[in-house]
Amino acid sequence: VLYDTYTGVPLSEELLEYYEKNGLKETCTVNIQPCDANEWRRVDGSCNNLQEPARATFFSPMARILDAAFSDGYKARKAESGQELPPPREVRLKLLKQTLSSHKLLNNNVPGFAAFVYIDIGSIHDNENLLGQTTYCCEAEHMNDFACTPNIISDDDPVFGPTDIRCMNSTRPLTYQMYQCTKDSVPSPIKKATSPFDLSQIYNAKNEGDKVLRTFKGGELAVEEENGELFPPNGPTAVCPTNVKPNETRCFEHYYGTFIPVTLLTTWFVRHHNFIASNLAKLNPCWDDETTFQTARDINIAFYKQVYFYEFNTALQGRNNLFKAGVITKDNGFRDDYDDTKSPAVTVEFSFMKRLFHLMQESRTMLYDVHGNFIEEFKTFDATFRTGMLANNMPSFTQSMFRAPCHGGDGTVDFELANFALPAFQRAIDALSGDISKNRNFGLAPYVEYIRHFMGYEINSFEDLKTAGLMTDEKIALLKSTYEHVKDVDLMAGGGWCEKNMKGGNIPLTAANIINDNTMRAIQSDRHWYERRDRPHAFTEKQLKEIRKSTLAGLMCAVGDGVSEIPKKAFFNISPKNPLVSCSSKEIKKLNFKAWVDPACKKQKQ
Ligand code: HEM
Repeated sequence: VLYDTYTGVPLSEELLEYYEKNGLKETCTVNIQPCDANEWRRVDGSCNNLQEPARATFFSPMARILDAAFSDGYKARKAESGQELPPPREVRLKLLKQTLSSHKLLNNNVPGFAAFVYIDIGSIHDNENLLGQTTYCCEAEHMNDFACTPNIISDDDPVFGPTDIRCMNSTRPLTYQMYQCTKDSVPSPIKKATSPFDLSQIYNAKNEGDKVLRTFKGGELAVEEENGELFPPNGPTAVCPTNVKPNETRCFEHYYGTFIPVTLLTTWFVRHHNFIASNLAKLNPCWDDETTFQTARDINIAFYKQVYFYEFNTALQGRNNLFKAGVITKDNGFRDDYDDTKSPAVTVEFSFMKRLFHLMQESRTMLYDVHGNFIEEFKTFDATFRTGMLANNMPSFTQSMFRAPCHGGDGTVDFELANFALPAFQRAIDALSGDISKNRNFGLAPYVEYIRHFMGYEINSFEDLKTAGLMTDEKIALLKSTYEHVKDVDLMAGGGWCEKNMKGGNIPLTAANIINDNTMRAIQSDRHWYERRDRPHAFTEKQLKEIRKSTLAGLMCAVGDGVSEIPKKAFFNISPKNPLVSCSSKEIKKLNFKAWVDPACKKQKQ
């Protein structure tokens, strides 16, 4: 049945005719085979909700927590006074100091894992547009194009003032309206990914389905060996524009290899699938390829979710806060909050808030050998879209993830990221000015409205912010010197950059609220949620107990390159409380696949 991707309902003949006439059928529709209530999770996200099978698919739209706020024909909203809001670069310069800084608690796995999770539920189409297609927004004749939202640099800019650079490329977010997939008036940003947390960056990254990824033997994904290590295969359509030939040849055909952690984690989760599949196949020789593949995929997804929801989020918000918010369970047993009336859509705010991790991104990658001896400092941004270089140096980049702290945690931003983020593509890019620009061009409501929505405080003045106790006097003063009115403050500026970290956690409360809101939506709307007892092919109690052992340290020990020791809490810096431990020690929990032994195979053998 053909469905309209935007509304998620079966296509009317009239709409089909319109799409066909305008060559939009391929973009704006999705063809879904009839659902079977007992089948495995589909890779394209379809049939998750049996009543609305197209609701979670690749290219299905996002939801909004709060109504959109735009001005003048859906352009960036204006200040309360009716004037333009302060320019993004000015906001960034005033609110975030650009400096070198090392996080006291967290390491590079934190921003890295965040970026990996982002490409499961979001896409980098706006980045691709900024770097590959709409590259001209700083040219005088294009500055006012609708597609362009250039970030203007003032003459007194501390970095670029003395140079001839007066503009940074910035583009308007791509929307379903631009693709003509809807006539709704409020711009709706596109998303090229499935909505649930389902490792779609591993099993359906470019919406080509699993067929192109599988070997159809032993339930395994295709891999290639290079220098004794296994990688996702190369292919003719793979794009790695910064690979330096002839030595850097690795470039993933069916997966994203954007920058260091995404390339590493993609490689590890592909290998991890095969690690699981080969263990299952050994234990259950009577299983066919399909059963082994689907079971391995289900375990791999559950492993990833356990790490993300229980370990990563705990590192950011603290266990008690997560219990209180109801997003993790206390007893480690099953839970079933599925409600088929809930929408599986990811929120625009959640997807946007992932940019908060720009504050933790380091421009210096500290490379170590597998014994932990420091080798050299590498410029992080020289590795972007350069899978080949990384593939030649996996062990040292792997060590850099857990041996070196990430940036910040102190209200600063890495100097390079805030000025020269993509040196191979543009002379000047401030990723954080881009964040403020997108904040407005996604039409996100003012910061104070999110405070009202989540905490119930009415903020009408900067003094009210003080009463709410969300930020220091110094930050309130900074906001006051940047914005005319407290209602002008952008969500990222207030809720991401200026709020204090939440009590017991390492990120601001507003950011945590937005993340938890999305987590609850994900738990309630995903029929295949791994903690459900009552889902197709659900885990047994014994199996769920094994899944609870999943940790990032366990993943890196199992399939990381040259990892023989690691801190048990692999998102935290090495310290006396979090020392390096051997991968073979009991501290690093391993899944016991015997929980998946199928008695039918034994019977058949007998
Ligand atoms: C090598 C390190 C990184 C560089 C150079 C970089 C740079 C950028 C730039 C230039 C943009 C576009 C800003 C704009 O909209 O104008 C962007 C977008 C984004 N970044 Fe980063 N970033 C890095 C790391 C991260 C990390 C660790 C995360 C963690 C989640 C992240 C999340 C995002 C997201 C979600 C977007 C929006 C994607 C899109 O709309 O296409 N980035 N980044």
